[in-house]
Amino acid sequence: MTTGLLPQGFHDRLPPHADAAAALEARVLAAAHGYGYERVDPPLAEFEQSLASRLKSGSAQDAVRFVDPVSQRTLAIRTDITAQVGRIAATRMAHHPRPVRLSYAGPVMKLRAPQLHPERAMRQIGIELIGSDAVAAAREVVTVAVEALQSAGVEGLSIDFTLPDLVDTLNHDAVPADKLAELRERLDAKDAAGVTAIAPAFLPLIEAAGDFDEAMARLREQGGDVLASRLDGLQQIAEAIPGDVTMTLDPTELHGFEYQSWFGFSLFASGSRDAIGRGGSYTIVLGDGREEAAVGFSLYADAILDSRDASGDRRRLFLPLGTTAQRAQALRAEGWVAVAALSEDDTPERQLCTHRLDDGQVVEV
Ligand SMILES: N[C@@H](Cc1c[nH]c[nH+]1)C(=O)O
Repeated sequence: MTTGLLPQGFHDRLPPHADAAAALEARVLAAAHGYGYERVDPPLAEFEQSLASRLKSGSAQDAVRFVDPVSQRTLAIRTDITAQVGRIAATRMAHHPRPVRLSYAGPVMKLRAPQLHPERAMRQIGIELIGSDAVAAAREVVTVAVEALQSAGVEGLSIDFTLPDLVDTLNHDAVPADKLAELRERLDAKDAAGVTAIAPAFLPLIEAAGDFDEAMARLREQGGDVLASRLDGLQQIAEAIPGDVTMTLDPTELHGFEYQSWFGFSLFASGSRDAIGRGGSYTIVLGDGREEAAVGFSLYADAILDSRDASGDRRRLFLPLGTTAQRAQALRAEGWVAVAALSEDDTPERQLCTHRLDDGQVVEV
């Protein structure tokens, strides 16, 4: 997909993949719309300050920045639309009764990407429910994610749950503040020796990771009261998920969960190398010392499309020279993509047609 024409991590989407991407987006947004999520469409870039500080524990790390000659302020290209939706909910839609349900789709860009996942220009499609991060809200968001992906034909779905702020919740000052970042890193890397060196009490959390029910049982044994309410919440969320979706729980997974709070999840599809989406609960900073809870998810269209073959989706009917405009119109009204020959030597093959009109009848090529 990458070519010498474009920088590493950037790509063009060509036919039929660009149409497949548009169709995927439409299906996901339509499913979300059915649950009351209405579209917002923020700009590609805005004040860096706003992108970096709107979400608690968020940042505009790896954003492309530049000085705006008009305002003389630093702007950044968004790396994530969630912070922009947070800004809209906190300001222009502050008067709107809660919860507010919003959806979005658009390009995001990063200056740097890990070597294993070099994509730097991607498309996000997602929803945010602002005004609650309660179990009922999280349940709805996960349900919409699953339904939207299934309605878009994504197969072999699995959800990996995580508890992003678990370390802070369980810590109780046992680990000094200057060691916390390292502990998080070691937990995320599943480095048993590293974790033992800092805080052996956290070791069971790494060992618990795996199949959802088994991991829950193990955590319930070890977790104590603090964990109990979170695990109850997770259990209720998991109950909303259809049986054909595989569920796992990795309580120390932090990668990609920069600002998520008590609950997070990654989505995978069969054939996808990377996560196809991510979501969870988080906190919007309102600016006057107040905060607001929210929960949402973002899907990565490119990862979804890379996991499947769009070329089979093409159905095109070749109309030989002399086909009347009325006949062509009638066929299009039936739903055909009908491609007209413009010259005598044009062929169904050249027009990538799967069907042709032969004596007025549709036949397979
Ligand atoms: N925007 C986040 C996922 C998310 C949406 N809402 C909450 N979390 C991401 O792309 O990783």
